Amino acid sequence: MAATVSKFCPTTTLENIKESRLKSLRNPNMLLFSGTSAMQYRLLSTKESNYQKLKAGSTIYADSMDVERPWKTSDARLVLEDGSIWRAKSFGATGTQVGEVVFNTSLTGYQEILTDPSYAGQFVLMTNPHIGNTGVNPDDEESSQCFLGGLIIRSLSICTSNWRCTETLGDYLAKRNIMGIYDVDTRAITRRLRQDGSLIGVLSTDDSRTDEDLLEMAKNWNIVGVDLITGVSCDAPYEWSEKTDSEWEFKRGQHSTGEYHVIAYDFGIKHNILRRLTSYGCKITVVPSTWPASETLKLKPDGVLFSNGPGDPAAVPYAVETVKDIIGKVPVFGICMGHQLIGQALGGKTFKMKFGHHGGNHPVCDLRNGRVDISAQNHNYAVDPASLPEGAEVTHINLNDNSCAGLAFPKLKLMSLQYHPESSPGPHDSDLAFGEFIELMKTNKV
Ligand SMILES: NC(=O)CC[C@H](N)C(=O)O
Repeated sequence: MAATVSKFCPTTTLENIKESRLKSLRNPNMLLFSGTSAMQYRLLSTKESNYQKLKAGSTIYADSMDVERPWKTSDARLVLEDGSIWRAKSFGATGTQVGEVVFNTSLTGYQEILTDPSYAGQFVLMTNPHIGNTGVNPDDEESSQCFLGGLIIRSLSICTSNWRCTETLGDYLAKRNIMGIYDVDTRAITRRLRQDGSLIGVLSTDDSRTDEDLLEMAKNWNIVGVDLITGVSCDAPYEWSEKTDSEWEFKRGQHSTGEYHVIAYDFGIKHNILRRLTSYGCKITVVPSTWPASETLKLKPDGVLFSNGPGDPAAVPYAVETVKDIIGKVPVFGICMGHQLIGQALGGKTFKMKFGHHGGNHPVCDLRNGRVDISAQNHNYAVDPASLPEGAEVTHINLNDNSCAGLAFPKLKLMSLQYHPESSPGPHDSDLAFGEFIELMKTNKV
């Protein structure tokens, strides 16, 4: 729901706004407050600069549930396969949905997380308790759709305050038919997932379904061994030429354009991988996951990128075969799912981790030089280094659990990372990896 700011109205102190005041949501003061419980509103900021930005006539966005929401009662259940039942309040879409629950520790970037196709089949639980405060905007999409199963959060911001915001999170999810729940103990669920590992769950707003019915549904569903890539990949090849927006480019003036032709396999590719490669001087052709290796090689690319993607890497043997047919013939770079496919193409094996890595605060060490980056990660599977053949080198490890975070096979001009050098969301430490791929293509060219 959009409202127009009618006048500049600074307020320095205010407690317990009366209901009548709440109803006049068009009051710009709302931008400065966050709901804590029924009838209790806390002043978030008294800084002049915050309301100075509000000019008469600017549009603010308030959640369509804004007035009723503090009084809303639980209308949703999350039933986990371990038999636990979590009552919550729904937002976004309603219905019944099954998925694997994973927790994400990122402090920012919920929109990029929602549009990361690698979350297909999963419910993302955000450990950051306050979500929705910046709304959503057209520029932060990582793909054309939300492929995840649902969103689980502690507190849904009662209003939005961001200069790029065009819609509230609730309205955005409702339009995309994605279920969300809030007012649920996300810390308790996270502790359970850390202790017992990722769990299958069912989200439902349907009162006619019994708890037993939903539990049965959770127990009978499985994500292991399922090919989820086919459902998220593009249908036909296309060219990509958009760079990182100059406003966000943190390495200005370093890159030239169009020097290297890269074929990017779309296993669920994030737009910022394509933007970073373009900013580094690549001309990109994105191809579907089933695109034959022979067609790729016919195009004589300077390099091939195997992208991130959802689900079990051992469930897509056709993609492993494609990678096998390409490596050694042209420089390749694998990211996340791409890294896991490369590991298998080399003869290695992947395994399912207890609860995976999802967040923007994972330390990784580059074993070649001791450099430590804080990285953005999103994966549930990993490559078992012991299964790799001679010649394959573990270049990076995750310092939280020493799992394999990067591979190289110099003879095959191959490099891969288990995490996301494009971040989005997350720190930019690992952006250098794109430069490394450029070097790999450069040395192959001369
Ligand atoms: N982001 C990704 O590419 C994830 C890869 C794979 N689906 C995993 O969970 O490990």
